Amino acid sequence: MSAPTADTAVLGATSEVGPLRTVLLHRPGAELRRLTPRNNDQLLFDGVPWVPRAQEEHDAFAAELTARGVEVLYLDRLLTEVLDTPAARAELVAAAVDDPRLGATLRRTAAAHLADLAPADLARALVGGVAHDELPGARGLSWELMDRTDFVVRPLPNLLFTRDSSVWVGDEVAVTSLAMPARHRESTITAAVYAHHPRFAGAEQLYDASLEHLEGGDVLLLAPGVVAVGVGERTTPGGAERLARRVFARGLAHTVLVVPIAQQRATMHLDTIATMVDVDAMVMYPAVADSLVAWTVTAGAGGADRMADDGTDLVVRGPAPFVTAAAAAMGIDRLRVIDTGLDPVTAEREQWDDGNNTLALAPRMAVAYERNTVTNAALEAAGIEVVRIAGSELGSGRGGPRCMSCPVTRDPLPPPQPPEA
Ligand SMILES: NC(=[NH2+])NCCC[C@H](N)C(=O)O
Repeated sequence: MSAPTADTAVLGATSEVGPLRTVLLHRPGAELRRLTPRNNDQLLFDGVPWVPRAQEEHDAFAAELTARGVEVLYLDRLLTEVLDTPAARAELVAAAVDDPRLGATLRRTAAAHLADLAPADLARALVGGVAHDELPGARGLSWELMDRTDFVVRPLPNLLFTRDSSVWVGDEVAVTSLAMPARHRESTITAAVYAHHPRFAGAEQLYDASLEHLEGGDVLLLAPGVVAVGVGERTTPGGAERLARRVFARGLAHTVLVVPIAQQRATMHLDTIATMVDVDAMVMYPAVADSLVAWTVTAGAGGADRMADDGTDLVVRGPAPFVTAAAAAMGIDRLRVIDTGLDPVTAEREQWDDGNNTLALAPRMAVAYERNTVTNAALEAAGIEVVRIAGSELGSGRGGPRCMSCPVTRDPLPPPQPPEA
């Protein structure tokens, strides 16, 4: 069988490490220019990035992917293309002004302004936001009383982290329900793109933004049929439970491992502490490697077809050490945790800078930030090819190569080889 071409490739992924064919990225743009020392905390950035350099870094990241045969889709282009569709325009304009800060007059004026824009300009406004002084026309009391530095439509600087606003599980896509107010509107964009763009025609949606909080950074496809879901600052236990029922009902997985993580910024998602770099290996923040646990969730005796969103047919076992529970679910003897051998201070610094947040391009090949020199050396010593990218500016949003990418198509993994005699 010949390798699928981009146009004929099936959509979806069943692992974290199957050869990457198509990936969704967002090149950062005007929305990053909106960040100031006054608003960066609320907008979930730890600094004020130098935008042209961030774009250079992002272009270099994309170039490493295309050089290895990965098709890069850009979210803002897909967005512009769907804005030709009246239904998509209407949904996105309505979502942009659906904000309790806006009075009725301002909401009406803002909606009329957006509705008049050509697709590319509308896409820019939806992503980059509309500042107080950028809105023409009658604007009403809430506009008059609004801080001059505030936004009528808030910008979406975290759209850069395409991992979080949607995630493919098998051949279905979960549009996620983002926990932080600064990110809520991102999933209106991914929902519209998946629903209306011809590239995704026929793709089933597994999840939607109205449901319990669930972010893609917490969802790891450990192996075909095995999904790990981190529960902490972003994804709630309810979100993990809902996803479990849905993947079982649709035959997309047989086991969901629910993994509690510390509710704090440094570990906002499961992928900030551990990512897959081979079919049976993860790079993991040493400080949690021994303490991480998992609850193993499977479908009850009633079988998957009896599963409904409100059904009770889940079997929950645990907690057990994460590596043990993961190996059992994956059907392997041992999940290898690459020992980064770091002293605690270096480990903490490199975890903060997304050293554990790698994007696998294939088994034993992963993209990583170059700055995490000690973690990267440990990966190489363990036989992982490291594709290094710069991230001094990109990293100020606290996200690494995995956060900045949403795999749309990965090749399936070959079935496991029987052990050598
Ligand atoms: N999958 C991830 N780790 N994403 C990182 C997202 C970073 C983003 N600034 C946030 O706080 O939400």
